[in-house]
Amino acid sequence: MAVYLPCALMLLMVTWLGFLPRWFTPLWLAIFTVTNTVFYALIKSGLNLRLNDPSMTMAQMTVAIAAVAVILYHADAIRGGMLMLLLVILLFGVLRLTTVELLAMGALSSAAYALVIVLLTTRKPQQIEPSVEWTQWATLTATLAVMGPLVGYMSHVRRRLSESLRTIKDMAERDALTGAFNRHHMGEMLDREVSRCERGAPAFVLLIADIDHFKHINDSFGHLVGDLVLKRVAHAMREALRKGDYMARYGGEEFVLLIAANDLAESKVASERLRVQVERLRIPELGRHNITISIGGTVYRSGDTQSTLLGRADAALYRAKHSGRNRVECDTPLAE
Ligand SMILES: Nc1nc2c(ncn2[C@@H]2O[C@H](COP(=O)(O)OP(=O)(O)OP(=O)(O)O)[C@@H](O)[C@H]2O)c(=O)[nH]1
Repeated sequence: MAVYLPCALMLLMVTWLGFLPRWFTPLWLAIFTVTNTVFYALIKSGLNLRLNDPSMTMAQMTVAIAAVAVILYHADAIRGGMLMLLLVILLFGVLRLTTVELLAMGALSSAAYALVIVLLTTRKPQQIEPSVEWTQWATLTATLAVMGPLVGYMSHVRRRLSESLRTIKDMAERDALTGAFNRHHMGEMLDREVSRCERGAPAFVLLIADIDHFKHINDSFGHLVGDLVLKRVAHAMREALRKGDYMARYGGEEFVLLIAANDLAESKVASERLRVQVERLRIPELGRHNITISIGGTVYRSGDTQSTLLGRADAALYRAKHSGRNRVECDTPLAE
């Protein structure tokens, strides 16, 4: 909108001043609006995600170049000024395109203007001065050829910056070994969930899962194998979680999970699925040794804070460890 509105106003003014035929601008604006609505509908419906380039940048630029070529054909006395629109289109490439793609778009703009000149020379020879038009064409082509690599470089820097930002965000939020969210992120997430519940959102279940006898694994197989076990356990638990559930590495071999469930009975299925998924893990480096986890769980109650929730889940985990490990315990008896 921020782009189309100034262009639409400019076209209306140019038409009002008599440089474009009266019938032209309303028709042009209507066709351009319909075409852009098609792009908008594709994005809204998600159909664009099936395309090689979901942003459809090149397709949108191609349509815009064609639309400007139509203006150029009708613009007669002010054709030279209208050429600037082709430079504006090229600038849009900074959002996605590589230098090669930008040069291709520049070449397309140049070819479109050349076609307009050829058409005008054959159809309206009295209204154009070919030497002036071809001089303008050469200037446009040279400008596009210089701008292409410059815009391409800006696009490249922009891409690198967003990649770096993503990496920095990941490093700040994720545990480097397991890829799970880190303790700091968990604290923020838990505060957010508690606030949501205070505002009346459905309760959630908090689980602490702790690998059994992990010290023994480190001592028997070495820390590198211990690290591998942590990674495999985290991966197995992530696989067992549903969309919307959350997992963070709480400490050494402890993970906190937030499960979307209203009561402990409901979350028992999820907790058991986690426990069994880890029990089934086969890690060649451990030989016949099996990995198990113990889980302590609690459900949000009105007035809870981060520490009351973690405290109750920890107490339940303690009971799970002391009742033989490889089991799920919750802070209130579960309805069987
Ligand atoms: N390899 C590896 N070991 C870790 C890491 N973080 C913590 N540990 C080890 O995890 C072990 C935890 O041992 P404990 O707290 O005694 O617990 P445990 O042996 O699992 O016993 P239970 O929890 O009672 O079943 C310690 O030996 C830590 O050194 C890590 O990132 N990598």
